[in-house]
Amino acid sequence: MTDKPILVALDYDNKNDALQLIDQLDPDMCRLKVGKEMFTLFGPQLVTDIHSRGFDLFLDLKFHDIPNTVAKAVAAAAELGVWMTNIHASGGLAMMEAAKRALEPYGDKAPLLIAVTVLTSMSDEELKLLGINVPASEHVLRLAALTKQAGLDGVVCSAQESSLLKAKFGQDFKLITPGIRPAGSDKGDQHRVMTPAEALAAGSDYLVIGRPITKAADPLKALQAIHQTIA
Ligand SMILES: O=c1ccn([C@@H]2O[C@H](COP(=O)(O)O)[C@@H](O)[C@H]2O)c(=O)[nH]1
Repeated sequence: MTDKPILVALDYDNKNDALQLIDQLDPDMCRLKVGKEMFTLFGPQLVTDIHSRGFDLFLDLKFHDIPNTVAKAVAAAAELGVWMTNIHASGGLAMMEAAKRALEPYGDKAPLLIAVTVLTSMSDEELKLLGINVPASEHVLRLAALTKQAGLDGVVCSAQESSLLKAKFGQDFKLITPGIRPAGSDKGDQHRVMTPAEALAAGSDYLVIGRPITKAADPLKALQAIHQTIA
């Protein structure tokens, strides 16, 4: 199992609430993820605040634009010193290659660069509405192959695709899986879900977990309970 597989998704509209949770956590216990909501509200200062507390940070901004724009955005993320950042694989091979090239000057200080395949909130039916008439797993496989070809470090997928992707692309190609739901917890808007233990058994390297922790009455206890299920 990967060292510290849990990435806590901090989706808060209030910085103090987020810092209150972070201050209860230990950087040896988990890594943190900041997404579009918190970064839009609080900007790079939030990244500094999190780094000063000793946590590795996944900056989940899912860039999707023309190659030149995405390359510059990824370089800006590298300047912030984040541990991992991401782009959308559906932006295409040229976009992904440009993003990868933009990180070359950072050498071993470059963040891990991963690509989102099919959002975990999407079902086969929703893909059909976009004109994608194959099961989500098949589309994920196609986008992951393109990501691998572009030389990225791995993909965001659902844990339901993890065993397929590990078998196809090998151990070094990292699988980051949101849509993680401890047994009995509310799925919310997520469609392609798995429990933490099932996801790791299927080959996920990192588990992105938000509301089951952040919306729990006692978030620290919820995180500790999840740790026990995967110990
Ligand atoms: O396919 C994806 C890509 C990213 N996410 C993000 O992960 C977390 C999940 O939060 P939960 O509260 O555990 O559902 C959230 O920040 C999403 O933006 C995703 O869910 N699926």
